[in-house]
Amino acid sequence: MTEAQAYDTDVFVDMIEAFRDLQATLCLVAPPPEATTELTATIEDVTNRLKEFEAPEGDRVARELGLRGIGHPVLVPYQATDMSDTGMLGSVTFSYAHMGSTNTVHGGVITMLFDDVLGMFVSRKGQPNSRTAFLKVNYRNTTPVNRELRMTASIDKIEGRKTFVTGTLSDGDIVCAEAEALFVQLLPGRP
Ligand SMILES: CCCCCCCC(=O)SCCNC(=O)CCNC(=O)[C@H](O)C(C)(C)COP(=O)(O)OP(=O)(O)OC[C@H]1O[C@@H](n2cnc3c(N)ncnc32)[C@H](O)[C@@H]1OP(=O)(O)O
Repeated sequence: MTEAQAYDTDVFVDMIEAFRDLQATLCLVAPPPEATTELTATIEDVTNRLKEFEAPEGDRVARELGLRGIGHPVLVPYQATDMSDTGMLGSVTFSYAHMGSTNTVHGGVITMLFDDVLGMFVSRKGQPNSRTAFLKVNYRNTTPVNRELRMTASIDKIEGRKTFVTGTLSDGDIVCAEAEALFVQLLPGRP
């Protein structure tokens, strides 16, 4: 983003937060058809208004905001509270938007979180410009929504372009899910 285009990104984060709230609320309601039709038109109006501000890659605010899912409407926002060269601690709270069955998190959302968290960690402390080659998730217990959970990530091994990494997601002493992944650094010139 050029200096001329720079602006208060907090304002953009506020909009993404409002959108997340919309997604979570959508999972909780049962509006009658008339209200649904009216609300659909309102959402379409907002989308059309936003389209007036479409920007080329590099100038898009969501990308500029970068890591930790905060500027992305679909990724799960999380906090990285402590990071060393080989380990990371963090926290995350899933919302109703991430629900699979009653008050528990959809398994695919947990995998998406691991991909994002482990990928961020590898790019910071492993090897930048790496892509997920594989990501295996073990679901040990159900994962609650609306509760602060703890995350860990650790780099176990680096071999050439390969970074092997593991992660956990816990609710207090209960391990909800564990992940192991391989990230491979792209060869020079590879898009
Ligand atoms: C800051 C950002 C945070 C967000 C992070 C989000 C991360 C993502 O979601 S990335 C998107 C999802 N992933 C993808 O789209 C990747 C698609 N796949 C690819 O691009 C390629 O297959 C890629 C880059 C992984 C590897 O390709 P390439 O660079 O040609 O590597 P290649 O030569 O085949 O293999 C290199 C080494 O890795 C190993 N390897 C590659 N893939 C795998 C695999 N799936 N399983 C095991 N080993 C593998 C190879 O065996 C080889 O090992 P060795 O050096 O010991 O012989």
